[in-house]
Amino acid sequence: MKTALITGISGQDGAYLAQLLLQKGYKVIGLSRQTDRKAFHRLTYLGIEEKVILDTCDLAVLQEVIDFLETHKPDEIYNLAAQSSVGQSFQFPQETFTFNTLSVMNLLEGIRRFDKKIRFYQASSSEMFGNVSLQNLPIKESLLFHPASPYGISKASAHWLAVNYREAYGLFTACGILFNHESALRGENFVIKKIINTAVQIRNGEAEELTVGNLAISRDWGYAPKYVEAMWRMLQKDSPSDYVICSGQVTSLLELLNQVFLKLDLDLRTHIRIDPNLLRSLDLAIIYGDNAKAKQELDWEYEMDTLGLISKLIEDEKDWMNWKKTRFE
Ligand SMILES: C[C@H]1O[C@H](OP(=O)(O)OP(=O)(O)OC[C@H]2O[C@@H](n3cnc4c(=O)[nH]c(N)nc43)[C@H](O)[C@@H]2O)[C@@H](O)[C@@H](O)C1=O
Repeated sequence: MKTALITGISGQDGAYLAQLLLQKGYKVIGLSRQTDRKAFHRLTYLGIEEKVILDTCDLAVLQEVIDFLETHKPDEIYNLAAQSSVGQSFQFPQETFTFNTLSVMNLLEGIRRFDKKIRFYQASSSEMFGNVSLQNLPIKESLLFHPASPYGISKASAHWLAVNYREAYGLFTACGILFNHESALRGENFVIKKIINTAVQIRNGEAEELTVGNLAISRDWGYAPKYVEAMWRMLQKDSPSDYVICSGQVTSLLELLNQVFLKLDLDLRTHIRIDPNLLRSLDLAIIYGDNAKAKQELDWEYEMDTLGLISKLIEDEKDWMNWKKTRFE
């Protein structure tokens, strides 16, 4: 039985990845900064809270990381822990940069000192590319990084740390460069989750208004449970590499918003308000990726189109909201 360590297990990707690895017969150790059981409600929702072993460790302290590795002896580490909000990274640049880089440094250094055979997955991000000129779209793995946020800069630094430990010490490190990926388990401050959750509430007569920021952006949106499968596939290869994980499709936020309201039979104009506080100091106008390398080398499939994604997200959100009501109210 293989042992996998997931950092950031309380988040969207951590929960779906834990579910996948348990299905594959792994022993799953979850590491989180959170100690309150309520923080693990995503695991409870998926019915796996009792099946994973939860433990705490301060990733900012190297000795704690080494002790943690000695205790649990993982075969694979999936590093998903991060300050993951781009918007908040403008408000908290030091915290974002320090945690998102130091935690990766300590995990890599911990592996190098304790057991170089441990395989390491790093959650890299499309935010590392920043604002891309139209001739560089769709984005491939080889495109130069030019991040446009403290978050993007922290992820680019962490990415290069993982590559450096691969090249300098022969560690098995693989980086998944994930574009926006959504689900009902997404944090409530991310835009798609917020739109769908609020729209369903408006439909149920439980909310009146949806506030949003910059609608003049276009992104490559995908379905999170499919993306975590690519993470696992990266660590099963004979040799490590980095992969863009995306849908390959591009949709503007305004179009997506219109489709959600249309599907729920709601009039967008009577419920929407633009809040200038939600605008960022710098935003990405349009980015989308090319997933050919992942499809070819990882045998990874992604078939969902944006309309299919929206329908699935609405359906999942209703289920999630019902579950939360029965549990917490
Ligand atoms: C790949 C990348 O994906 C995610 O980062 P993100 O793209 O910043 O995601 P988001 O949902 O916060 O924003 C998407 C876009 O939507 C615009 N937008 C408009 N109105 C609102 C609004 O009301 N809230 C938010 N949050 N955004 C809004 C906002 O300005 C931005 O242009 C993370 O997983 C990150 O960890 C990651 O790696």
